[in-house]
Amino acid sequence: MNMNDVAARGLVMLGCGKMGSAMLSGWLRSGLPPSSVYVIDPYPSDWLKTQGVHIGADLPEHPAVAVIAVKPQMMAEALPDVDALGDGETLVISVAAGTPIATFENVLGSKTPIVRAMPNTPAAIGRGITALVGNGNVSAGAMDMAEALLLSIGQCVRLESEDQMDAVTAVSGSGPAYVFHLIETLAAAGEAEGLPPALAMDLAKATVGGAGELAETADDDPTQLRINVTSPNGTTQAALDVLMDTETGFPRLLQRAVAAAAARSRELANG
Ligand SMILES: NC(=O)C1=CN([C@@H]2O[C@H](COP(=O)(O)OP(=O)(O)OC[C@H]3O[C@@H](n4cnc5c(N)ncnc54)[C@H](O)[C@@H]3O)[C@@H](O)[C@H]2O)C=CC1
Ligand SMILES: O=C(O)[C@@H]1CCC=N1
Repeated sequence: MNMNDVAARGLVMLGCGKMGSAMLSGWLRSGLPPSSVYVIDPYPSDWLKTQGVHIGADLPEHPAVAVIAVKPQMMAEALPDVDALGDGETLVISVAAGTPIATFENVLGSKTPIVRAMPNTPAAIGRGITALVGNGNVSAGAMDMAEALLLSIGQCVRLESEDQMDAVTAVSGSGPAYVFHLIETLAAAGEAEGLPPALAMDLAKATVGGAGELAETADDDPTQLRINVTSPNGTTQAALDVLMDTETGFPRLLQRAVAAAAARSRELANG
C-alpha cells in the first residue's frame, strides 16, 4: 500500500475536530486529493466545509485507511459507524488518547489491522511528532503507509510496546499545552515587571519559539544550551535558583503534571 492507494481507494475520517483537522490540513497540503477523503462528523467545522472533502457521504467499499479522531468518551457511540471497515482490507489508525487497540479489535474484529498513534497539534504546521504502534495484523507495508501519512505532518517514532503510549501521550500529545501555558505565564510575569501586555507576549512567544528551534537544531544538548545562557552570578542564575528548586521548581511540578496526564490516559482506557 502506498500514498497512491490512499488517493485511489479513499481515506475515511471518523471525527474531524481540532486534531483531525490538524492532520487533514497536512495531508491535503502534501497532495492527498480532497475527493479521496470521506469525513463522518455530525458537527463539521466551517474550515472542513470549504475543503472539498466528502462530509457525511456514503463510504467507499474498501477504503485504504480509516482515521479515528473522536474523543475517547465518544468512542463506544461512534465506532459502530465504521464497523463495516473491519474486514481486514482497511488500515485503521486511531489517535484517541487512552483507548487501547483491544477496544477497536472488539468492535471491528480481531483480523483488523489497527495502528494506535499519538500525534500533537503542531501537526497543523507540519511540526508535529507522532508515536505509533500496531497490532499483529499490521503488515510491514501497512506500517510504512501509516508512517508515511504521519510523516507528512511532522516527525514519527515507532514504539516498542503499546504500554508506552500513556507516557507518550503525557509528554508529547499533551505537551504543546504545557508550552503554551509557559508562554502565557512568561508573558504575565513580564507584565508584572511593568511591560505592556502585547510586548510581553511578543517576547514570550519569540523566546519559546526560538529556544525550541535551537534545542532541536543545535549540536549542544538542552543542558549545555541552558548553561550557555547562564552567566555565573547573573540574571539567569537568579531565575534558575527559583525554577530548579527541588521542592517547588519545575522538575517536581512537571513530574507531577506528566504523571497526572499519564494516569488520566490510563483511566480513559475505559472510555
Ligand atoms: N487535541 C489534541 O491536541 C490531541 C487530541 N488527540 C485525540 O484526538 C481525538 C480528538 O480530539 P480533538 O480533535 O481534540 O477533539 P474535538 O472535540 O476537537 O474533535 C472531535 C470531533 O469528533 C466529532 N464527533 C463527535 N461525535 C461523533 C460521532 N458520533 N461520530 C463522528 N464524529 C463525532 C466532533 O463533532 C468533533 O469534530 C481524541 O481522541 C483525542 O484524545 C490526540 C492527540 C492530540
Ligand atoms: O487532552 C487530551 O485528552 C488529548 C490527548 C492529548 C492531547 N489532547
